[in-house]
Amino acid sequence: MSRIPRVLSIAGSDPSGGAGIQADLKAIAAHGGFGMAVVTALTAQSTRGVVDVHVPPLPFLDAQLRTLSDDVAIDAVKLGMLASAPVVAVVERWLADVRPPLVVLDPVMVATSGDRLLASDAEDAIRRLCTAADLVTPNVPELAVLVGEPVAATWDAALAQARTLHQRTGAAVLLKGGHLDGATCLDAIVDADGVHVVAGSRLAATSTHGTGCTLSSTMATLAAGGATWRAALDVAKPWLAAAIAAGESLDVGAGAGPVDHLHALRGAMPTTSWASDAWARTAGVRADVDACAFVRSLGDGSLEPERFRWYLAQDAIYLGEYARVLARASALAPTGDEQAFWARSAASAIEEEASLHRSHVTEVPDRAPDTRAYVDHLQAAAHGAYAEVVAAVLPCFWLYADVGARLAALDDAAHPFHDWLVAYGDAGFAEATRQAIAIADAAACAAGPTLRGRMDAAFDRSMALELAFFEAPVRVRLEAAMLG
Ligand SMILES: Nc1ncnc2c1ncn2[C@@H]1O[C@H](COP(=O)(O)OP(=O)(O)OP(=O)(O)O)[C@@H](O)[C@H]1O
Ligand SMILES: Cc1ncc(CO)c(N)n1
Repeated sequence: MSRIPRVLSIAGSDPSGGAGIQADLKAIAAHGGFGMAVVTALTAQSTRGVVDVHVPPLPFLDAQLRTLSDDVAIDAVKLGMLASAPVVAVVERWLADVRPPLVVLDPVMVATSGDRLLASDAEDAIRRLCTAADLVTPNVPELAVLVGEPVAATWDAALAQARTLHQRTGAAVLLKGGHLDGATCLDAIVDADGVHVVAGSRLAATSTHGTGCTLSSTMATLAAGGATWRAALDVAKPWLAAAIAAGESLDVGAGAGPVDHLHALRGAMPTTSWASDAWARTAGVRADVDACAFVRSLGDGSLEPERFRWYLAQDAIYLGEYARVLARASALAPTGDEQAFWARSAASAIEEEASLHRSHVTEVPDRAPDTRAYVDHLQAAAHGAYAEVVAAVLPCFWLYADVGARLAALDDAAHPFHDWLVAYGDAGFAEATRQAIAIADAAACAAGPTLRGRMDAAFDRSMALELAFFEAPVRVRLEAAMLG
């Protein structure tokens, strides 16, 4: 007798891996379940949208379902993209025959990209299918279709529609607030016991492809493990928020990217990459950087201009010294390619990045303590071996490219810090960061355990000093002399 929940996803395939059965299998595994999948439809899809849909012959869907349930005891079923009324009918008949103990219905109608995933004449069939589900997980537009009312513009209006859906179908409803506006992003369970709201921050993130699929299969797995819908949502909602935040670093596709379903396991995975280990080890520091007042207010434009100028003045001092350390990496590099890479990076630190400062900074101030500490650390590393120098400068690439990619989503031509956001959200900077990571990994491969330990320490200290550098402009008392 296994206590590992056996969870079946009956859904469409998304080759990009962010939504559909691919997302479901990852989310089920991430929550300790054993995932299985029956494919209703194949989509030609990427993070940019859905290009085509192919629905295999219905007898084949029926064969997939019955072959599986003749053999395997299923603890929970999650229903996703069902494509058409005839597909719904096959699934409905199978549910009536097999009667799985838990059924979660994600009434997928339209993809994140806006493409239709359900024929318009199949809406009645989905409404009927709700009565066979234990939990239905509509987003706000899907809920409107299910209750036959206009799309709710407020949370309260959506809650009223969720109550209607629960009363009409008997199913518990997980109302998802992703499509509403506001600084918070609410979800709620609406059932016979009333309303249970789970709040979270609305993340300024582009990695939201497949969040609905991921949430519904997570709910099915947690419930199959014994949780109530309320307890399951209490766990699933913050887990999904962390998966969205971690998804920003995945670098999958140019559209709405996927969440990182396995984010919570990254630190425990075997890897052969020194850089991946270093990155995972410093996840806490990175979360603090994202959450710090300076980065948040830089993103939403509310940062006081004097504090931005103070930061840039300190950064100009930092960049001048950082460029010398990059030049040291160039001097020590074992190959011509690496020598050229660091020399180019040194030149661009001096020229391109300093030009940002010329446009904002009028006076050269004193070194602040956090600037001094970071520069001292880099200079000390510059006396060490090549691998140590590389490890010490890597956070300056990686953390800025990472934060920059997230902040770029908030940018427009009128943003008060537009030129800064453009510089660090730039594809060329992301490419340079990839090269620096690859060089660090190669250097770590060639290093013995002692030098690797020094690389770890150099990287971790640079990450901690990056955080302090980001916190300093908001903490500092601005003196008239510093304002420039
Ligand atoms: N920007 C965001 N920040 C935090 N959570 C979010 C954000 N966008 C969506 N979510 C969460 O993701 C889940 C899915 O919500 P949403 O309302 O977007 O469903 P959906 O439209 O079915 O998803 P999908 O994008 O996969 O089609 C909910 O838990 C919601 O709260
Ligand atoms: C296959 C599939 N199912 C569901 C969604 C909804 O996000 C999607 N984009 N693709």
